[in-house]
Amino acid sequence: MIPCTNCIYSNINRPEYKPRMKMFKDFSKTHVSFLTFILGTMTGFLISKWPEVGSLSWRTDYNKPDIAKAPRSDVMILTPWLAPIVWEGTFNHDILMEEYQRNSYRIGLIVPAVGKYIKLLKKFLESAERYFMKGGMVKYYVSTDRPDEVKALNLDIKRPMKIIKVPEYSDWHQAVMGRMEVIKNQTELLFHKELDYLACLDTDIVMLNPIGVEILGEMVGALHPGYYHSPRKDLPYERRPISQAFIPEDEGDFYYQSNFFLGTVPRIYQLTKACNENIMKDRANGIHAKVDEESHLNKYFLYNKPTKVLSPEYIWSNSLGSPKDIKIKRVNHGDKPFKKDT
Ligand SMILES: CC(=O)N[C@H]1[C@@H](OP(=O)(O)OP(=O)(O)OC[C@H]2O[C@@H](n3ccc(=O)[nH]c3=O)[C@H](O)[C@@H]2O)O[C@H](CO)[C@H](O)[C@@H]1O
Ligand SMILES: [Mn+2]
Repeated sequence: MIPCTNCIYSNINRPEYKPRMKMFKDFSKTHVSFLTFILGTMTGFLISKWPEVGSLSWRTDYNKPDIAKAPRSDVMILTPWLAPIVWEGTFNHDILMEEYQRNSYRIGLIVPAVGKYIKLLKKFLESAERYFMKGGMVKYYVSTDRPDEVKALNLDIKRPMKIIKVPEYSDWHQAVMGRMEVIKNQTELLFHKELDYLACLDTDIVMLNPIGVEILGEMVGALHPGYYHSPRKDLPYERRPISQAFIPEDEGDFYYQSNFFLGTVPRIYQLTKACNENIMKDRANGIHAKVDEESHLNKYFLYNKPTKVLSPEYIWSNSLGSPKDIKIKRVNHGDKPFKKDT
């Protein structure tokens, strides 16, 4: 073969270059893939350990907030006592998540499943597994009179769950009122050791969309979807002065629903202790508040204002249709395959 003197690649056929070429050939096959693997792993590790880099993608997409432009103009997003009202379109989940991850908060989700309500538990927990606090440290607590039935549900959940044994209640009213006492007792016994935040929800909730760290706050209540546009006179507060849940005619900010409230463990302890004491006083006086524990919760929130308020998106019921201001239905609440015995 006549070597091409002008061609710089012609040397590669010369014998003295062969070993180097072989080495390069071997290098390209095994070492390159090994190096790629190492580099990939190191990059992944750096991204996970260095939030500034990990969050670059959302940071570059993130538009500076405009002080002259409210995120929503169709709904109130701040209470008169300056607590945010959480609606779709008012928050940036990534910013909030960064704050959450810095502090590694532990979040408990407690749900009562007494009697036939156990039938709702599988759907509730499996939807929570999918949508509640994705990426968060969550532990479930189920208060039930029938632990064995709960264990037999074959739940498809990976997060830890603790069963709290409660007594069988005489009727629906005692069961819904009883939750305040159960939460108060467990907060003293358990939650103060295990958790930073505790969320208390109904079992007849099925989550349909993400419910994330935007809901976290010192003490958080949710606007009842049936009354968020109602004038004060139509709100079903307890108006009889004889009850501990009494609210005078000319008072009341919002009407909160008792199927979704949360807060830090000490604040939830104070709330459930106060509500339970008032329920007991009413009971001693032969009074049952108009809307059970919900009346007591509303009384508590009137004089101990929530530090954050959830829009009705978080407790929506499909039966209420699709009004314009509900941009996302995060849950469907209230569907039961049985009749409520009230
Ligand atoms: C849509 C609607 O009208 N909602 C009202 C209704 O809620 P709900 O109809 O949503 O009440 P509910 O039947 O879901 O009961 C509340 C929760 O208590 C638990 N539970 C109740 C009974 C029982 O035997 N076992 C058991 O585990 C269970 O977690 C249940 O989800 O009544 C509440 C009284 O607190 C409030 O007035 C709500 O605003
Ligand atoms: Mn309910």
